Amino acid sequence: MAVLHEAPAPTIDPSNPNILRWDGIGLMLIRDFITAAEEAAMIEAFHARDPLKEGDMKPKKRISQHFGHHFDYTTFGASETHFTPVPLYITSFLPRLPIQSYLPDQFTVQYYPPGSGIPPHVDTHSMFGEALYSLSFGSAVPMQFRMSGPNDARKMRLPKRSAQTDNTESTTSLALSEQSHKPDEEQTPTWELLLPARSLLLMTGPSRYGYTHAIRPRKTDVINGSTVQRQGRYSITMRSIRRGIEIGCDCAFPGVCDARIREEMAGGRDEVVSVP
Ligand SMILES: O=C(O)CCC(=O)C(=O)O
Ligand SMILES: [Fe+2]
Repeated sequence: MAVLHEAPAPTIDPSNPNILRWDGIGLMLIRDFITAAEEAAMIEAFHARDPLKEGDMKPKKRISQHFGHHFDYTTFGASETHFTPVPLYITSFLPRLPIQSYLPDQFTVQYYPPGSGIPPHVDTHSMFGEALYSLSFGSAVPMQFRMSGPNDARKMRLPKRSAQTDNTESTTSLALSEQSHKPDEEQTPTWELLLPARSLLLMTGPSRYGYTHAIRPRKTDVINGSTVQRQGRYSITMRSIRRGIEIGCDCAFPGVCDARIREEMAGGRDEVVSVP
């Protein structure tokens, strides 16, 4: 298991103690972003579409619901024809998002059964705008962050296993190999940030482009020094789809940038083609 380091100390917004910032890496957490009544309505709406079955309390697959523009697997862009209307419980809080200059138009609502998680990954750079949001509800969970390193870059260039657990993961993120959970001297420090229920996480800059994020699958978490049983958790991942000339990325983290990886692969193919 990766050795956990202490999370860097946040700056508390002088105008609102519920806003925590890690400006150096573009990370922000807003506690109590939604009310308990909004949270209850979201949980009800989720299970109106996907009723909880007995097995859904066991640590197995996440359940995902997608809203907004669908991802087109042929163009790797936003589908102009496939769209699932975004429910009111989402549109109603969009005016409260901290970045109003561009708003998300793709929403993935997920239910994590108790004990389940999501492997370390970097959400695709080229197809989604910089601001990446995650709204947590139902229960708190620690999210792990780690600055990507040479190992991650290498793993992202390995051929992908075809057995993806769901389509979302294969297209919206470059999942790292499971190996990245194993001890590795080369790895940069991993630290955890507790995402309380009803909080909004915003990743921009290095935390968006250069860090991997993950939720370890665990039965229990240590929260403020006490061991607590992991509960079912919900989240809404919100992204804005890049279109036309916005597609691409020139971030400072080429090792884990899908745009750079694609360029390298295209370059590699050209070389092979030109060899007689
Ligand atoms: O559940 C979360 O908070 C994060 C999910 C995530 O990282 C993703 O969908 O890419
Ligand atoms: Fe993600």
